[in-house]
Amino acid sequence: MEWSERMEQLYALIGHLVQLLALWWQQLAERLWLQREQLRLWLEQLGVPAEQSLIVLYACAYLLVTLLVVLLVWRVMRRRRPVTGRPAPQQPSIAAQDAAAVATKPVAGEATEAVTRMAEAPLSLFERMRRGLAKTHDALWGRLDAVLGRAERIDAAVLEELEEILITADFGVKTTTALMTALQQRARSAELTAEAVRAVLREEILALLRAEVAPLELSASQPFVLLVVGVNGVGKTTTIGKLAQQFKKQGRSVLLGAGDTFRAAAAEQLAIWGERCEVPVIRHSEGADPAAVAFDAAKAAVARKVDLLIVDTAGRLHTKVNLMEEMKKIHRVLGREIAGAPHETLLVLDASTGQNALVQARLFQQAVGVGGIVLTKLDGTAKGGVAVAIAAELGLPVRYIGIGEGIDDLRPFDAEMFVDALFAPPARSTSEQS
Ligand SMILES: Nc1nc2c(ncn2[C@@H]2O[C@H](COP(=O)(O)OP(=O)(O)OP(=O)(O)O)[C@@H](O)[C@H]2O)c(=O)[nH]1
Repeated sequence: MEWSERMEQLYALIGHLVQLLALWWQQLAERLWLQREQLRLWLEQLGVPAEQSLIVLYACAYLLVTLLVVLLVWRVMRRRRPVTGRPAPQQPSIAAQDAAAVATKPVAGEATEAVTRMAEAPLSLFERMRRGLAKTHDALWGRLDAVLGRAERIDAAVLEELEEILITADFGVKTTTALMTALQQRARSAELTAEAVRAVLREEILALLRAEVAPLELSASQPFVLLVVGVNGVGKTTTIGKLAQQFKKQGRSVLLGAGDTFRAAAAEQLAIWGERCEVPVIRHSEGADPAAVAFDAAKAAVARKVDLLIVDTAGRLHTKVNLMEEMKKIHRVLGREIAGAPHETLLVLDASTGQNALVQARLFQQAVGVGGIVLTKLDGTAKGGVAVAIAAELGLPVRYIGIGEGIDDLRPFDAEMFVDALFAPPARSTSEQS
């Protein structure tokens, strides 16, 4: 093709584009004019004289634009201003805080063991955990610090106050009694100082959390079947989505079974999570037999040779016998299709329900057998001590904790990091450190 022909085509193309823009501008102008006339009519109906309505209209438009510009400038200025104060009490989502956490410098010269670990551990992970547990931390460390700080010596009255703090942070009566016994034993052998109290509590809580925890062995079966149970609204579906994402990231193939056919839109919610993590979901219509979903999901998992099948279940109220019977049926169906399935029944508990979570755990354990716990919503509660109560009183491993609603806000439970996050002194602001 000749050079001149090409130029001609280019001019023609530009001509079309200009025409298109002109047309578009004309349409826009017509629409604006129409809107203006409608507003004028409306103003007239409100009693504004016809000759003044245009002036009022332009004045309103001027005010609106000024307001928008002021808002825009204010937002830009706010973003540019360096952060010097303490973080606001309403924390942003844990995922959003990640980047900030990476940039945070470790506190210099702090002598406590917790801070040493804080420097050693990958900071962003610890920071996420610390921020997620901020409320429980304040209920425990904050109050402990206040009591120990003002006490001249640790006597019976101070121990009584400590006991109350542990109960309030939902460690449960049994666990609190065990912790108090440990403190009293230490008091008999040596003088109990504030530092010793913190050290004893830290050691004892860690020992309770570490007992009986065996890691989840996905390679034990292919497919490995995880059944997720729990009462309404504790975060089962969300947890399944987060788990699917984590296992996907580890390179495992995952399939989800939407066994919650009871709650309207539960399967839809799971399907959305499936789309987000690019994981297929086996679902039936609402009200279908959950055991039938489990059957189809198990068949599909075997046929597709996936590594992991996660089956959701309806939020069962542990008091409803027929729902528990339904759960047993799901167990039977899965076991028939895949040897040993479900290989793990994960019970999801909402940490903010405190001791009620412990009651649920007991009932589910009796009814369907529970292999491990996922403790959700730790970010929004001061009742995180319930994690210790569950481990100590039921001997059930807390496998994961939920510290936010984001897809990455589910953490494999690390007892040491958890305890450090509870006992670490509050992070100091930039201004305080300098
Ligand atoms: N803050 C916070 N919210 C969470 C966490 N986990 C779940 N949620 C929220 O809890 C609410 C309930 O979660 P779902 O996953 O729908 O709970 P569910 O157990 O499946 O509910 P049912 O299907 O009714 O039984 C949702 O708004 C979740 O975003 C968490 O770790 N932290």
